[in-house]
Amino acid sequence: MTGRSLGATESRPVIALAGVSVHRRTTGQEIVLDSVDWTVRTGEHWALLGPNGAGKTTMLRLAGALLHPTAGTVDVLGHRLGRVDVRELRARLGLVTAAQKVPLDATAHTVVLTGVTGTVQPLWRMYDADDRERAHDLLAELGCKELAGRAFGDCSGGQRARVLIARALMSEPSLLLLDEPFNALDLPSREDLVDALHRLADGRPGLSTVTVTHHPEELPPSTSHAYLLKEGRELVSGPVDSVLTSENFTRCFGRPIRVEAHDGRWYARSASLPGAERPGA
Ligand SMILES: Nc1ncnc2c1ncn2[C@@H]1O[C@H](COP(=O)(O)OP(=O)(O)OP(=O)(O)O)[C@@H](O)[C@H]1O
Repeated sequence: MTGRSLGATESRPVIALAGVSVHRRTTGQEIVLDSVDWTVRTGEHWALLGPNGAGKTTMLRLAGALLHPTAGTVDVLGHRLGRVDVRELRARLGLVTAAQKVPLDATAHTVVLTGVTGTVQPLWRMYDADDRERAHDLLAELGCKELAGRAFGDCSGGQRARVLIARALMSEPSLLLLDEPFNALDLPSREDLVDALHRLADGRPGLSTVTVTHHPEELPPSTSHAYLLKEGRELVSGPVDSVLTSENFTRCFGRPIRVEAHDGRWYARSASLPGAERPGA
């Protein structure tokens, strides 16, 4: 794979944003991100949270080498954006977004295979027996090996999310970026995906992940760090339990919110609801 020529960067941070600002392209004036600093290291699993429009997807796009900052520096896998071939860099990242185009008539196994080439359509001559076997293994790892022969278009939302994550893992990335992977999932599908992400983190110590989400309930227990964004600025970031607190969520969302941790998961609700103020409620 061409991306491997970039060389090993394991000892460095996998993402480093320093003084990063992004201005809105339309006017050049409006600030989408304002002097953001952020470091993600090997084996860390980050959650990016904040209100609509806070800049979460923009931060993920910087980390995915899809966007350059207006000011500041962005290093991904030890390579500075602006000084590296971003196509090579992107080939070493796993990125899953709702904007990804996927042929609905392709089987789940074929969709995973296309992760080798990073293409929408399969390039059959580029895949060997090992790739085919790996695609099956990854579907199994994501808990959906029975979907191998099913058309992607016939998979449920939760199944599609897991197939796309398996696809992203085909290039053996050391960094997996997930933009709202839980969007519109029902409760069992959400829990299956939480389980799958937890197992993934557990079984791959060299993998770092960043997940953009609106709901702390969606975070697997493997989440190690969180970053709360508000109006393009860092409100607070760091180890997950120091960030996912009632005080920080109340400040971030501008209304009383109660956050509780149970059995390694996090739950948020309006603190003005009946019973929310009950001790231990
Ligand atoms: N390319 C662009 N051109 C103009 N405005 C943009 C562009 N990208 C993002 N924005 C604006 O920047 C702000 C941050 O957008 P972003 O998608 O990063 O926020 P978000 O926190 O992911 O929001 P949401 O939770 O709604 O998905 C928004 O006001 C958005 O409209």
